[in-house]
Amino acid sequence: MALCSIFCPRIPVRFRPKPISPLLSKPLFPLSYRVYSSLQPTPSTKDELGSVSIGFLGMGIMGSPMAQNLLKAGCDVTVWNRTKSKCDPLVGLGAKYKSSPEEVTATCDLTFAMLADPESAIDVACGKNGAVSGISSGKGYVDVSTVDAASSILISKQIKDTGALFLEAPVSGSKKPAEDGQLIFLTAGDKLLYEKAAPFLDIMGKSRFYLGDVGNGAAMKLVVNMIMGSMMASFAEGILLSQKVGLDPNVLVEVVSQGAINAPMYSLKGPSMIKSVYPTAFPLKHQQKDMRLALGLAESVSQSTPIAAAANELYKVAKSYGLSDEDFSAVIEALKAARSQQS
Ligand SMILES: NC(=O)C1=CN([C@@H]2O[C@H](COP(=O)(O)OP(=O)(O)OC[C@H]3O[C@@H](n4cnc5c(N)ncnc54)[C@H](OP(=O)(O)O)[C@@H]3O)[C@@H](O)[C@H]2O)C=CC1
Ligand SMILES: O=CC(=O)O
Repeated sequence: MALCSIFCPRIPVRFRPKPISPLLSKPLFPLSYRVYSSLQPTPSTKDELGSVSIGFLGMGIMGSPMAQNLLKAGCDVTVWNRTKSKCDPLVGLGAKYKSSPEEVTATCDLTFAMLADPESAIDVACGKNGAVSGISSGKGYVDVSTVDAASSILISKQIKDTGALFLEAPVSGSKKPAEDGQLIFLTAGDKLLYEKAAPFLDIMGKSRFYLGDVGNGAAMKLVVNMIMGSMMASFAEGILLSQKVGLDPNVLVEVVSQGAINAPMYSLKGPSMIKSVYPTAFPLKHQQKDMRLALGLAESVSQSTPIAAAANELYKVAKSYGLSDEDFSAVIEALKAARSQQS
């Protein structure tokens, strides 16, 4: 396959017909492109989409449904994951498998990476047999993991030193939005790659923002998740306080859902929090990672963030209780433990 295919798609092109996902509730080729995208992106037809070989690194809670949506839309997808068995369902749906990030970027035109944290994102990109070793001029690397700006800049530099293009594109939206192709991409980096990647971002998401230089997407994502983490901690306090004064917390959730402070997160997670069950959509360890990174961002510009700092402590306590892999709504357990110590 010509290495330059994401920049000059051939017509007619290789395309393996696949069923269109019933999950995709929106047209694959919206007539008007979204935020900051006034240019007609290429590839722009279904055949052209199939002509670009897509790599996907990281088959976790988010990466797996994102790669699935690409596959179901007819894209040519090659997957890799540290734990190989997590690639099996994707291979069952028609994905190819390669045994290292290096092999993925060597064989694919455009590679997405969805890794846990800065350490894994750097290792998969820049480590031994990493993405940097296989990538070259004419290709693109889109890191959709949530990391800090410094890590993203480091990865960007190494990718760009090879002549390839780099885009950071962390996502807002959790497991269900990933499954439904409803993510929000917060992108920054090479504008040309943003334009070329747009049709694929639009398969996986409902909107995209282009924010300029690498680091801005990471920073936006951390600010959003800092707010989310504080909201969840405050909501947990409210549920427990309502119970303690004899109110029905289910009624609290209903009242909140009808007022100005309504957020989908409260109605979605409140009922299960009241039952003390935390089915994992966004792992608590990742929320605490994001609080930590957001506090680092605030520190770097001497911005005071006392609410987020207090919430972060709560997530740290929850982690120390073994709740890292539960949903981040399990942060309420840290408050319950504090309550039982007081009484
Ligand atoms: N879940 C959510 O709701 C959302 C998550 N995010 C962000 O997306 C990213 C992924 O989240 P999510 O899918 O939930 O996380 P998961 O924990 O489910 O998946 C993490 C992925 O990273 C891989 N990984 C971890 N450590 C390493 C390592 N040292 N080397 C190579 N691979 C590694 C895992 O591989 P393995 O399978 O082998 O462990 C797995 O593929 C995180 O940055 C998170 O903050 C963003 C928005 C929403
Ligand atoms: O990062 C988590 C999310 O829900 O967004």
